[in-house]
Amino acid sequence: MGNQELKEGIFSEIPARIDISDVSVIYNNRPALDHVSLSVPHGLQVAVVGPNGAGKSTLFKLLVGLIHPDTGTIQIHSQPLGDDAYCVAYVPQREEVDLRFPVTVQEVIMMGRYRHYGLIRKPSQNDREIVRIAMKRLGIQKLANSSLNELSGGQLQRVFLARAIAQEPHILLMDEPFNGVDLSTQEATFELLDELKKQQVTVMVSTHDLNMAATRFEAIVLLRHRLIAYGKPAEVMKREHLAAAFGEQLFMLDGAALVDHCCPPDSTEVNHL
Ligand SMILES: Nc1ncnc2c1ncn2[C@@H]1O[C@H](COP(=O)(O)OP(=O)(O)OP(=O)(O)O)[C@@H](O)[C@H]1O
Repeated sequence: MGNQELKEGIFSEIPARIDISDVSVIYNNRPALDHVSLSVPHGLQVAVVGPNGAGKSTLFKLLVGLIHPDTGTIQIHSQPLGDDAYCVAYVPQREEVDLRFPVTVQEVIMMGRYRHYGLIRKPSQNDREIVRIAMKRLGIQKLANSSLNELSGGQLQRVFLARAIAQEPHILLMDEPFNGVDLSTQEATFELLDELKKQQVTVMVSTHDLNMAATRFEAIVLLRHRLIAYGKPAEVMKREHLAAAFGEQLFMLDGAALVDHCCPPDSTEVNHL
């Protein structure tokens, strides 16, 4: 694949909402991301897959403005990533959330409205209504006044999803949302993704579950510091791509996922949208 082809997958006909060009992030002289170029079009739901330490969280932190690239540029809606980063909502890995802050569920979800506050910089009736609807949508109304540190993993996940939808984002990034949560939270997450699809919200979700990535998402980004492959699942889940991403770990992956979704190395099958 040429660089441009790799960057756009087969999605070049659709205008890009996220445009990453030649982006590197270096920690202690080692690249977490190595000259990655990637265009994600409006409304696409993408799984981001790669081994531990491949740079998936780093990619999300860049897109939400928490860290800055050492090389390259990022554009959202054809504008450099800047103050308008509020149109990007981020659901972090639960391990990264500091639960010591004495905040209630309702207060955390209201943080999603912060950038929408009017001139008086206080939540309006409309903000309160949006927070109420987000809690109802995720089935956590009864937890409104609970502290974060009283919640289970699944409940915490729902709180951060509710905060993200209260933000009314154009782009939603979710870091490992399916890790260690109960089945009903997984289902609630997928129902939310279906709704967001109708609203043309662009979604990127990191996961270790190759089977889920291949069956539930429209496209896959395969990362190992550099971009290994990007496109529809059938194109990406080829043995040579997986071997480049996972190396020896490939043999430890879920066999079913590989048998079901891995095309032979010489496969020319390409499914267009
Ligand atoms: N703040 C930091 N300081 C130093 N190194 C870091 C920092 N954050 C990430 N790294 C390193 O950058 C690389 C990419 O990390 P990142 O968390 O983005 O990977 P990941 O694909 O999300 O991993 P996982 O699947 O295990 O969550 C790893 O080698 C990690 O150790």
